[in-house]
Amino acid sequence: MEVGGNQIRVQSLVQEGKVVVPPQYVQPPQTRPHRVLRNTNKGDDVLNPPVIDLSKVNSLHEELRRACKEWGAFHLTNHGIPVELLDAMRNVGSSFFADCTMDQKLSYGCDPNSPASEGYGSRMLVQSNDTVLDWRDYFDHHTLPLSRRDPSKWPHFSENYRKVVAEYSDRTSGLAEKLLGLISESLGLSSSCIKDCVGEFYQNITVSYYPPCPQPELTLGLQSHSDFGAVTLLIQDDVGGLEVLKDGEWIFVNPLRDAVFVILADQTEIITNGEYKSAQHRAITNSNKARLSVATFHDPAKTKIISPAIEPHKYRPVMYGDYVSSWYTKGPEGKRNIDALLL
Ligand SMILES: O=C(O)CCC(=O)C(=O)O
Ligand SMILES: [Fe+2]
Repeated sequence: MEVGGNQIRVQSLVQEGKVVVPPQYVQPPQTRPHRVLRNTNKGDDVLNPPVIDLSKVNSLHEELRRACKEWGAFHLTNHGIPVELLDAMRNVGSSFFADCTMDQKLSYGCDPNSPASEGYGSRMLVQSNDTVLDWRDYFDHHTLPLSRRDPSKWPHFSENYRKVVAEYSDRTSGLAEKLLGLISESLGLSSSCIKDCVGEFYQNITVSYYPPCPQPELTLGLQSHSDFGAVTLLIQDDVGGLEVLKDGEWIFVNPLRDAVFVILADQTEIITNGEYKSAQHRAITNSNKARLSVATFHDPAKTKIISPAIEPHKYRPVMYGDYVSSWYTKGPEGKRNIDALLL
């Protein structure tokens, strides 16, 4: 789907009025979403990811421990980031995709030949030309450390875009650090244990835009994967489409406007020696409404060696940069990259 080095944006396919999904986006039968089975007819038994209230200090460690062991993901409320800032981040992201012309958007096009390059793109998780494409466009921002942050590379079309992204970056990195402290404590480790292993945060903020899809039963907005850094903080709009794999079943993550959805990523699984697992997740599409999510990734430096903080080690040590390169070369396919490090 690469034409002269340019990427096809999914949004332009939709604007052309396609009623049939091009073959490059059609998932093989085994990875297609089975939405009929999702959260239906189960009454009170509907399985939902836990909701953890950060202000409930008494039960926090126990709740975090359970959520991290059983899900690797949870909603977090009373996290200290004002809901106005969450809304502002969703709004500036949405205005870029919904209100800008394609030429304006393409003026921020990312480098299609370099994985995870900053800017507007549409095939972050897929490298080889035979991989099925995701029904998604995105804008990736490099936000931390400050030496990587260059707001002139971010959209300027809405007046407060750059200010909102910078403020959102600062607030989410503070929350991510606090959470890693609590997660360490919940395992009986010293409060700074996981953060010390990760080192200075390399933070990226990715706004994902999933246009309506004429055949949602054949596509995925984002294929099944676990995030490769330490911890991801995700917010979404009220459309919904994020799913988390739990005991072999895909569970729909209900959008909660003022909560942040926390996703443990692979380096936290390695550091906790598999006591806590990274969450396998994906995004599904729908035929009615465009959907927006904002994922904020907190990663180690590429030169950092990551190894378990608990003996006996169940994972081989890995240089983070090598882990990322292999992830991008092979593609995610669920959790096969981290599973390859198991001793
Ligand atoms: O859009 C979503 O809800 C998921 C995004 C995601 O998993 C990612 O960007 O890694
Ligand atoms: Fe993800």
